Amino acid sequence: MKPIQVGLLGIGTVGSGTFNVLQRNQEEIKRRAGRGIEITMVADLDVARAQSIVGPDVKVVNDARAVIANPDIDIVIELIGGYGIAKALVLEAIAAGKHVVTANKALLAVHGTEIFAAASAKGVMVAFEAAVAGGIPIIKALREGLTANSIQWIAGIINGTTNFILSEMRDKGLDFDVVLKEAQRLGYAEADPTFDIEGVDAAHKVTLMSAIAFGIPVQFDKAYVEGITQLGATDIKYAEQLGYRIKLLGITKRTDKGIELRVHPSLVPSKRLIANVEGAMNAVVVQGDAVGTTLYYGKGAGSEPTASAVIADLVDITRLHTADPLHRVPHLAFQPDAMSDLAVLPMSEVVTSYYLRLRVADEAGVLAQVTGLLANAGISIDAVLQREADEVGGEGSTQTDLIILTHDIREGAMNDVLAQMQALPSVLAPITRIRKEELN
Ligand SMILES: NC(=O)c1ccc[n+]([C@@H]2O[C@H](COP(=O)([O-])OP(=O)(O)OC[C@H]3O[C@@H](n4cnc5c(N)ncnc54)[C@H](O)[C@@H]3O)[C@@H](O)[C@H]2O)c1
Ligand SMILES: N[C@@H](CCO)C(=O)O
Ligand code: NA
Repeated sequence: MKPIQVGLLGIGTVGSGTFNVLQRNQEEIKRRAGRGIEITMVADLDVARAQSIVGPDVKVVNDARAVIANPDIDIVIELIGGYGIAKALVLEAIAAGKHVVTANKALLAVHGTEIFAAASAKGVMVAFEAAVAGGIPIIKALREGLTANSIQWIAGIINGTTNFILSEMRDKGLDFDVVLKEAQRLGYAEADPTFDIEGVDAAHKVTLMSAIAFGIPVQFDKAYVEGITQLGATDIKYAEQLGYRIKLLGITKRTDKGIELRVHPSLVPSKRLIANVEGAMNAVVVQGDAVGTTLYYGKGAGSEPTASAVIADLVDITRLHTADPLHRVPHLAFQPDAMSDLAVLPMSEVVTSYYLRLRVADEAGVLAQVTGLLANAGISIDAVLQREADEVGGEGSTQTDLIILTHDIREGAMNDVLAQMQALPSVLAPITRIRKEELN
């Protein structure tokens, strides 16, 4: 059988990795897919650079629409990124009856409902393994491997850039900006790195996992998003002393009231495997009612790791494109007419525990005032740590740090208590609040 022909839109970090791995492993991939898979046409704004990557035998153009219009091409890979031209091109490729593979989590988390509906109506597949945790086959695991389960929660380190920054800051005491530049140099960071450091990229990915896990529509606009820019070395250090690491986690959880969908820095017990995921590595923990806890670990970014996922999707499509669309795995794991309308909860309704750090006047009665406010609100305390004033402000200091770990409480109730604490005259600086997840 003739090879299936693939058109590639955008040959940057992930696109070049995809081309190279497909070439290098073509024989083995063919033995798996049942027929060859060839990228025969590429579009990139930088035609000369693209041509130098693919060599003279592959047609390179600067107009992506010429690739979509090519009747010989069955699958279009979108690796341009962003919501703008990428959205138009994906919808045009679907309308032209092409299957689509994309690594673009931003596009799918925001416009997924429209894109998946268009694909279903046209009978084509939109595959996106590379969009979540790069090379880790987490979409495959959630959609297929765990299909027997009622999924209870997912928690993941799903942004390599921020995990790399947190690891380097903790290990080597390097500055935030220096480490971010290195992540950009290594090809981990998004085109706009604020998407990484402000938690937006992780929120795109957890939004997609949430939809697949619970059979709800993709709802990025309902996600709570907090990044790592406010995190200080002090809290990383105190967390360690209490037996925790701070990680940027994407969390989604099924509760009696609805679905939690959130990204924020979290204290995680140091003894958990996921707390020891360092550098740009990703890891996702999934809790299913039948299987229990499962953990998926690997490279979530970079040229060839991400290409690995893109090509896995190409193989799936090559095997399935002649199948009746009803026999394919649904885009969001559940049949489109069997989706759930479970609501995504506002952050104020989320129940979790907390790390609080208060810079307070080093005088009698302060601890009692602070713990009294917590007791009045029914918030029980798990641990308290008070630094010696000398450690905080040098010898003779009149200030000290009070660190409190709480048990579970509704976020709205915690917000009320924090406002009361902040108003105490003995609390001298803005209170630091970091959520804490036991993940058991
Ligand atoms: N880099 C990673 O590790 C990684 C991992 C997972 C997912 N992703 C996602 O993969 C996608 C691509 O990321 P990347 O890192 O390869 O980006 P990149 O910037 O390295 O590559 C994008 C390419 O698209 C080309 N391009 C831009 N506009 C174009 C247009 N209108 N027509 C044709 N080509 C155009 C650019 O010239 C560039 O070569 C993004 O959606 C990103 O979020 C990246
Ligand atoms: N910018 C992303 C790339 C992978 O999606 C990261 O750092 O994880
Ligand atoms: Na993946």
